[in-house]
Amino acid sequence: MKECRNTAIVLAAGQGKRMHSKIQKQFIELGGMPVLCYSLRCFQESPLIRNIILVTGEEHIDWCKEEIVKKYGFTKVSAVVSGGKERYDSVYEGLSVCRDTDYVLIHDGARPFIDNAIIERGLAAAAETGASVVGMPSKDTVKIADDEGNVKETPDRSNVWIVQTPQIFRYSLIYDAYTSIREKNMTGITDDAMVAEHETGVKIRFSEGSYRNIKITTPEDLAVAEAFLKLF
Ligand SMILES: Nc1ccn([C@@H]2O[C@H](COP(=O)(O)OP(=O)(O)OP(=O)(O)O)[C@@H](O)[C@H]2O)c(=O)n1
Ligand SMILES: C[C@](O)(CO)[C@H](O)COP(=O)(O)O
Repeated sequence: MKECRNTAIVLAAGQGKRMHSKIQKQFIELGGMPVLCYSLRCFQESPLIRNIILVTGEEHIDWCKEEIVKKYGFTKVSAVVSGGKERYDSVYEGLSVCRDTDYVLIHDGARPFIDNAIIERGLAAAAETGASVVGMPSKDTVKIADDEGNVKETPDRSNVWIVQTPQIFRYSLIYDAYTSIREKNMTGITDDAMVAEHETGVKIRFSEGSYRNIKITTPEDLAVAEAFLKLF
């Protein structure tokens, strides 16, 4: 069997402004352990992942090494590195310390309900073209607004996906794309697929995530997460 050389980059360097909490949302306790531990546990237990790079704020590096990595026995964590101002800066820091990686899975530490089936499907999709994003078909009708706040158009819902993480790429493809986009000082980059869309001609495959794979963003998401823990 071929040696597994896939790296997960778990992002935990955000400020969580929309959560309005004293501690960053990725460190808030959920069902007895910090939110961040759920995705780390999933990658730790997945046979498809060789190592994990944890990206966090400079001021949290030592705390994460002691209170997250050591305390919970996440032996696959090969580096804990400092992130940057924006999400894409943090991703670049993680990509910069990957070594001998085939596929990289970029995941929000604020999405606790990733599971191994999502990883399996995402990697299988990425193997087809070199790139995949996890997402789910939109349950709502989506409208595009004009600059005055009026409805401009309504895309056909059957083509609308709500995008999640992990977003999975052949390592060299996404590293080169990030290196190239950073030279252009672009703003408004909210996910990794956008970087690949701008900088490469790769076809990015959609892969089914789950409606449970939510991002903890605002306080009500924590209530939903607590409910999921009780129900599933
Ligand atoms: N500079 C940043 C910004 C975000 N993230 C991470 O990227 C994920 C998704 O981002 P988001 O939900 O936007 O987190 P925050 O930026 O922390 O939230 P907010 O926009 O409300 O401040 C989170 O796991 C967050 O920790 C990061 O590592 N570095
Ligand atoms: C990457 C992402 O989680 C996909 O939904 C999302 O785009 C992150 O965006 P945010 O603005 O940082 O919440």
